[in-house]
Amino acid sequence: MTAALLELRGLTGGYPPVSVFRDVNLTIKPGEHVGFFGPNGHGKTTLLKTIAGVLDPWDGGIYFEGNRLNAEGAMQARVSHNLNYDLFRKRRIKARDVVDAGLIYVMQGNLLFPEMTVEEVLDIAPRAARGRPGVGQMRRQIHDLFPRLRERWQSKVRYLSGGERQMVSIAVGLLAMPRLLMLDEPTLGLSPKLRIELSQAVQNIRETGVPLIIVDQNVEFLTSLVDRLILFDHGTVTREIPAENMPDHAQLMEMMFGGAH
Ligand SMILES: Nc1ncnc2c1ncn2[C@@H]1O[C@H](COP(=O)(O)OP(=O)(O)OP(=O)(O)O)[C@@H](O)[C@H]1O
Repeated sequence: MTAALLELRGLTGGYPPVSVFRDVNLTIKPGEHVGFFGPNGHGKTTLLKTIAGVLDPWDGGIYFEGNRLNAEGAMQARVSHNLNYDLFRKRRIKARDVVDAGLIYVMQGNLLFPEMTVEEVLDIAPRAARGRPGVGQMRRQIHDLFPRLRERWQSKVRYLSGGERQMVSIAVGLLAMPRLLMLDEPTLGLSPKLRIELSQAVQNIRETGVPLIIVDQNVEFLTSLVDRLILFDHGTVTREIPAENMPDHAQLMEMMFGGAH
């Protein structure tokens, strides 16, 4: 049996005191590309942020390449709503440990410094990898993975289109030398033309063998890039669909919402 790349066991989390996802069990195998699809606001981003160590998990385990990333046991209940509990509570997972393990999360939206050029952003990005092997080669590969960025190399981020910024964000994630790359809504706000271009770039990344988790609302984009689709609804995994049964948009809407769409 192949060891899991990522395994979630009974993972529960949210924004205290509101739980957003509950008892999530999921295994991702090495080399797998997995997509998450579900209605807005049902907890996909919160789940990814928790796996990435941005948010503390409440209960359950996150295992990456066999190592547990979060502390054992359940989070203690909040003592008082009047306290800033985060000041006193020991973190149950550290984002730095997650990045060091090679689990890299590219957040939703544009978090890049607007006054830096593409070249400057991609020059400082490899520092996150802290000397991990292959980073020099990856830096050179960025040109081939994102041909469009070649033309924008000396442009400041503030002058880039949404799709180009998304490509820079993903390139930054790649320069952290991921052993698993998580992309959160990469097509958000993109025109159909840019979506196709981004899809090609992600396809190029896929071919380099980097395992992917992609959360996206665009069914065509998602299903063309993943080996398995996970439907996520009301904070739980409701269904897992293998590549050979990949649904189109209408079929997926039917599965998720029945006739009510
Ligand atoms: N910082 C926050 N503090 C409190 N609640 C939050 C915070 N961020 C999100 N939420 C709530 O958590 C729930 C899940 O949101 P989340 O962003 O994880 O959903 P999602 O499935 O990723 O949706 P979308 O596709 O719109 O990003 C929502 O009800 C949202 O309002």
